Amino acid sequence: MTIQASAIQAFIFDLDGVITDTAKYHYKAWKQLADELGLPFDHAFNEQLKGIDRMASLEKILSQMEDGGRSISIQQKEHWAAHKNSVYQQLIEAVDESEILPGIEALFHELKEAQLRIGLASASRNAETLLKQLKVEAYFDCIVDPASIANGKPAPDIFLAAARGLGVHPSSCIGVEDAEAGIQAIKGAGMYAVGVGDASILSKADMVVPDTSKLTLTSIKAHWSQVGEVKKSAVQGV
Ligand SMILES: O=P(O)(O)OC[C@H]1O[C@@H](O)[C@H](O)[C@@H](O)[C@@H]1O
Ligand SMILES: [Mg+2]
Repeated sequence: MTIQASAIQAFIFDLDGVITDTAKYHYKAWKQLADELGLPFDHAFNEQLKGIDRMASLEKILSQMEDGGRSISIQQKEHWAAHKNSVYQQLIEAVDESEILPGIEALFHELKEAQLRIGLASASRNAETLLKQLKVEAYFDCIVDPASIANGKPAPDIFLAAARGLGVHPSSCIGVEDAEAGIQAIKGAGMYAVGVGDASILSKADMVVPDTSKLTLTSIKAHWSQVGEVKKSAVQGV
């Protein structure tokens, strides 16, 4: 019996830190809020917030308070989350196509030429605005609205919704992420996970590239078919 890796039919991308380096603006905006609240915040702490939605990120920051943030009312939390978002929106106001990360637009072209579908699975409620500012919105066949998703990353829901929106089985999708929570979400959805960044942080990915300039359809296809070969030999006992 042989297992044939089904063909790749779609790519589903995260936005922040994959298509554009807005991860640095999220960091700055959270850092400003944490400083105002007198709570510690550094790059290592920020790593845990990547891929995580706005309110869950705030909860993690507030969990450093003496009472774990339990005394803070919902209204207060909403006020702080909105404050962080307005700082973030000022920081991204001037983002334009010059801030698309290296290799990303070339990859989009390659995918379109190969007639593969493209989806977006970003936790950010600012994602669509950014795609417009970057002038890449037209490449996308499906953009999942994160407000419609019950469970954020690391749950697989947003990647599964993107696959449904694209009409493609998850096993034929490649997910691309820069966050540990995002890689967990892709794997939980039963997709092939490509990590962008530090291989020790993204150790659960099927393949990791150090930066987006190394993301090409040819190299991803080569890794993907190796996984198919491994599955075949596991079944055949060779
Ligand atoms: O606050 P927004 O724009 O809705 O973004 C939510 C989250 O979106 C993710 O893409 C980012 O990695 C997180 O850092 C961010 O908190
Ligand atoms: Mg990201």
